[in-house]
Amino acid sequence: MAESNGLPLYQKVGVERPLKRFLDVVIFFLHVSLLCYRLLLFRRHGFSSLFAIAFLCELWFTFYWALITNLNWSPIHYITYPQRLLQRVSEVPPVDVFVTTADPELEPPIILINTVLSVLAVEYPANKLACYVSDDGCSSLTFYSLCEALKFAQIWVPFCKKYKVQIRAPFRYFSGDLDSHGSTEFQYEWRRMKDEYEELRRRIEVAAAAKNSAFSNLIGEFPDFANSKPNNHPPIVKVIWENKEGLWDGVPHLVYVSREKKPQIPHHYKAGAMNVLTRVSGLMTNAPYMLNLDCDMFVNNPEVILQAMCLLLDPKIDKIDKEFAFVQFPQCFYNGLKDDPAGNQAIVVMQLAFRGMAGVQGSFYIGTGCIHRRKVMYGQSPDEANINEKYDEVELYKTFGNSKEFVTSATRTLRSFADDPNCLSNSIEATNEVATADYEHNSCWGFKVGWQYGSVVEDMLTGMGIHKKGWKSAYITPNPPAFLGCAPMGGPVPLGHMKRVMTGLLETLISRESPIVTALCDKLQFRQRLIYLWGYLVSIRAIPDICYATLPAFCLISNSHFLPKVQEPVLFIPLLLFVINNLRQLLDFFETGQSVRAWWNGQTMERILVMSSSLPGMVTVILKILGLSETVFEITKKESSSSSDDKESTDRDLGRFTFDESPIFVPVTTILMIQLAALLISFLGTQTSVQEFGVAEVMSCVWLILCFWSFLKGMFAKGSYGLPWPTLLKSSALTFLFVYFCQVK
Ligand SMILES: O=c1ccn([C@@H]2O[C@H](COP(=O)(O)OP(=O)(O)O[C@H]3O[C@H](CO)[C@@H](O)[C@H](O)[C@H]3O)[C@@H](O)[C@H]2O)c(=O)[nH]1
Ligand SMILES: [Mn+2]
Repeated sequence: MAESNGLPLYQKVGVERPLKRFLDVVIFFLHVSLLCYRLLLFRRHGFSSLFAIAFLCELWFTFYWALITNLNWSPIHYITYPQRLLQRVSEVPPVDVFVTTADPELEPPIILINTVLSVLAVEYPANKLACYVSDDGCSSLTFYSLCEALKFAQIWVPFCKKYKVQIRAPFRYFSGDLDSHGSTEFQYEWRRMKDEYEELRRRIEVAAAAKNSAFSNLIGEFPDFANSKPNNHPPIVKVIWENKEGLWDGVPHLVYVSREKKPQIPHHYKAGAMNVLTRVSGLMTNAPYMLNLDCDMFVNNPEVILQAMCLLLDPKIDKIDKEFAFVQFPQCFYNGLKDDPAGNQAIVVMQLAFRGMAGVQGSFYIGTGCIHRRKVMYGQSPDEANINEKYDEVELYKTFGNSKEFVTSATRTLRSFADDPNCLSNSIEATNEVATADYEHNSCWGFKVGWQYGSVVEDMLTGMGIHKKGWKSAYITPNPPAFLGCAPMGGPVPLGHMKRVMTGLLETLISRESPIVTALCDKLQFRQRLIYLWGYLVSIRAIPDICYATLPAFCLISNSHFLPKVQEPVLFIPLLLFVINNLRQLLDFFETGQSVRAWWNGQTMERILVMSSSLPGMVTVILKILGLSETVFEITKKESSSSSDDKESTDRDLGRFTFDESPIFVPVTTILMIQLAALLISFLGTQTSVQEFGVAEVMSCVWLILCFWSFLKGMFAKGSYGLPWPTLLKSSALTFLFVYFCQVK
């Protein structure tokens, strides 16, 4: 099917980076030299706990650097040719798109419907597309918003296709100015469309303000939502729109799903929602591909699905390549501020690290902006013969649960049969069954099939499960970016978000699924295993980072040294390491088109994020192990700049760090105070004997203080820009303890 005209649909290109490889190796050798220096010291001066701690931290840094070097060693990227695919429109396979939302307060419905509208208008035959929305909030407001959005979609979709609109999420499209070069007809329609969108937005706002009482008049379907609580309600599956005639230029199907919830049955957060969507769509459209989006990730490049199909449909270009299990797009943001002051746009990771992974077994699955092969999600491995395989019925029911209809549809998927379009409304009864809270009881959902349970970063776990079967995955970064999401600003939200990620990573690292535990029985490639290790070990990076950050302060206060003194030539090792390491990072930022300022923000924020979030993450996991609490998926708040009149905010304050009373700010504040105290004590000369001044230690302290500048400002600022008293008090107390401990020694 895919190799018509003999022209390939994609090309795999190696990225040459000789300078970086060289620097990576140099840095590694400097790390090793530092370790040798420590060992020599041990031999010469005997054991000292200070040196032992320094040695252990440096051993960790060396190991972690080896992991990073492995990750960056052989990056590749893919060039895709969607035009070639376009010539065969009739052949493209169906795709089911899943959008998840969970809370109308934290995730305002206007954001969700913008995502949905951008999906419905995507450049792909409408009769091959279906959009399923999972609403874990079971919110009538969300449902109402979707119904209203559908009316708007009927004019929006044709408009986008007629005028080849690039950004098909209306709030972003209309935040730009009207192109005055367009025809008068276009200008007229543009204004009409903008007015209609504003009207839609207004209606949703009114409904949101009206809440329950007045709202019930607005919507005939309200009875379904009456008395239902987000965590306690029956399943609701509603076909909001069905493209009955199968028009290729119409509006694709739109289905609302709110799975059943019962307080006593765990619902497994997003992974649970995805599995319900998989089953419901399996009964309705059963497309062989599934695209998965968070509610705030709209389609920014209308060709995305075609782009992905270039990789999914063309396995034969490189005979060694197995079929890709999934195609991941990067996570990019539309509200990113200049120079990324909050350090959360992850541009370097997305553009460089993920290409590194692509050069091994394939990129991680990051939960959004990813197209999966359905049969892979049903547990198939790359070498399983599909078409003629006999499937044992009893096994199938054990695996997929007790729905006869679903087992039939799953068997067709496993055998790679194409499904005929059927009438969506006919399957409502069966879909309600598979959306019940106890459907998965005694089945393999969440373990052998579907999105994996057991971690709040279900995406890493699920992607790793797929790689462990021996599948490869692809990663493409089209221009313009495929999808754009909403980045949380600097402050409690991104830190809380990171804490959840750290918790999830640590959970997996110490679970039975850990890539170390399964090393002998899975098909992860060796280098890919190291890449996963790199990913999971972030969750405990805070321990060596924090230990090492307190060493210079400890030395200044207790008048000792852990780095070579100025007159010792070996000082060049840590010095060189410091300089080259930063240069190397700077190169990454330049390569991705960013400024020196962005580098500075990136490296300081990375430190702050890791140190703040992984300690609370570890505490959460320990509590889970002790059985004292369960880990919880805390939903990240999305900013709703949904008005089409919102211009890009240039407000400087947006980039400023904000604080609240959360204990998450304590670690970094404490480390900062410790550095300040150490400098003060060493300059005041309150130690008993100042023999040789520790220049390297002082420099380290100063560097750390510069890194935590936003916290230093926070110590003196007021309101949300200032660190609150309780945090300052807690950190001061810890600092006193530390200073006391240093002097006792
Ligand atoms: O019980 C839940 C909780 C969350 N979600 C949805 O999950 C998505 C992601 O939640 P968000 O709070 O935005 O988390 P992020 O950290 O921004 O998400 C990243 O990290 C998650 C876990 O690693 C992945 O699942 C996401 O896809 C990935 O974008 C959102 O659409 C939510 O509506 C649900 O459907 N049900
Ligand atoms: Mn998100």
